[in-house]
Amino acid sequence: MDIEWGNEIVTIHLKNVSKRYGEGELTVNALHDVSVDIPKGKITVILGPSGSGKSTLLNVIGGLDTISNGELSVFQQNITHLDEKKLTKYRKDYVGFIFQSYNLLSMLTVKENIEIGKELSSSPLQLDYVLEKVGMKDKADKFPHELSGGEQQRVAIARALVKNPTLLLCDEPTGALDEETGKAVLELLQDIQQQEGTTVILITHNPGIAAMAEVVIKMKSGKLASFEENANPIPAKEVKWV
Ligand SMILES: Nc1ncnc2c1ncn2[C@@H]1O[C@H](COP(=O)(O)OP(=O)(O)OP(=O)(O)O)[C@@H](O)[C@H]1O
Repeated sequence: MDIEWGNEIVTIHLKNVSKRYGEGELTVNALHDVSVDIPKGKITVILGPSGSGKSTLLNVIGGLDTISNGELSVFQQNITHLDEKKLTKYRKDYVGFIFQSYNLLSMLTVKENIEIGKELSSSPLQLDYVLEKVGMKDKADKFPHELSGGEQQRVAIARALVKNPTLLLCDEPTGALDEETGKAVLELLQDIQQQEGTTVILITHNPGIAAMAEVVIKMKSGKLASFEENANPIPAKEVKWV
């Protein structure tokens, strides 16, 4: 069952989630007793200082890592105790990842890099549709080294998008980009959220980006420091670049 949250349907539900790395004296509490609900079809921004648990939070939601304690459900599935095989299927069916470092394969063209995402999905979108969407149709046969940083990030977004993900997880997607290119990438993510109804979760060090999100989560020392809703998110192009 979906869980009601105000007038929203909650997609991601964390209850008393902890994540520990290491043993004994070397234990790091990357997440400590985090309870939070993230709504469907919106943009949620995660802010917080370095080491506060942002990537860990994103990785456990995306099934790249498992939690140590608590409960985690995504799209009505309790993914807390899934084995590796089921977790892989969950990632395949639902999740697209975008990272700061675009992680494109240098020996493959734009088109071929995007094809990889297609092969990872059970219900992929058309390659041409996605190329058009990210504005890279005329560069489909180029190699990554022939592209600017912003273009490479658009290819990485296309590779995530072609999977037709319900959930798009972005870890510092504009971290390596200048203001103009960074905003263009944010506009693309906002378009995708608005047109496809994709749930977007975005980690950033740039607090200005929070203004384009409906939900802003702040992390501090592995704990949830605050959860704020924003009834009037601004268009990405109006974001104040900090
Ligand atoms: N695989 C791991 N093994 C051990 N410790 C880890 C591992 N991954 C993360 N940590 C630790 O967990 C804590 C939270 O890390 P995390 O990467 O989630 O923070 P973050 O807020 O994303 O940081 P940043 O903004 O620098 O990317 C840090 O102390 C980090 O060193």
